[in-house]
Amino acid sequence: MTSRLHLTVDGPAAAPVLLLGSSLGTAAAMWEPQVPALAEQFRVIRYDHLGHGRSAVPSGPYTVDLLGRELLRTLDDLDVAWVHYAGLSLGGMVGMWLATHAPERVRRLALLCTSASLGPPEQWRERAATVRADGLPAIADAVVARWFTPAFAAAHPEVVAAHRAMLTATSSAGYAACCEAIAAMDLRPDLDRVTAPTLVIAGADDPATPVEHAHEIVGRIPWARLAVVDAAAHLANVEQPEQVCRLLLEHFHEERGDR
Ligand SMILES: O=C(O)CCC(=O)CC(=O)O
Repeated sequence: MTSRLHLTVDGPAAAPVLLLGSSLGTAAAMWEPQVPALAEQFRVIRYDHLGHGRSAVPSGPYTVDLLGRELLRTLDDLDVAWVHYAGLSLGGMVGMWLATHAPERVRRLALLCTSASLGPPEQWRERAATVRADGLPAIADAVVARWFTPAFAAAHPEVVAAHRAMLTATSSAGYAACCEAIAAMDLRPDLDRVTAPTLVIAGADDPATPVEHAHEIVGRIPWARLAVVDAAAHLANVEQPEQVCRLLLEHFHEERGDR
């Protein structure tokens, strides 16, 4: 079976691949603040998770294992032997899965505003049920309130509106199935299998994946370090674009190579 993931590709064809995974309820556009700078150095491939953006929406429930295997199949289809990988929240969860199940495919890893275990599971199942019954508008205000700090939201209403629109354009079925993937996920026992040097980035004011979750990941991955971004909630790459871009470029520049 060929990949069901939609890809957005930027940057020179011969450059090392940097794969970007987005968060629950967003798509490739989430990474717009970083892509121009990253694509000067890397072949930047953004993928939409199953059930998100322009990817396929197979019937759920999903698991992180399913999302990760779909991504691995995509790399096989592209004939890409290894990648650098950066993922935010759900994108980071899939990144941890990839780096533990196919460590030879991940050269360097960046995990942003994410968690290896994001309970309680009942809350995610309730969220899935609400979205299936009432659609994404029913939860959009509460979700977007966790994405940006109040100060940023007041200063940049157009950015908030654009990301809210991205959320409500997501398939309800796909979003709900990914909630069930998060409900069932516990990546903690596997994290000592990550061999990639790893940068963990947390938003200091992230209520969705608080800084303690980043500490837990750093404590379990053998070669990991933490950077906390001030004045940033869950979508730290949108709220502090230059700082996050600089952190990513520094991390992925530390080891350059050819595919
Ligand atoms: O953003 C994600 O990928 C998962 C966490 C989340 O959905 C944030 C939230 O709304 O609580």
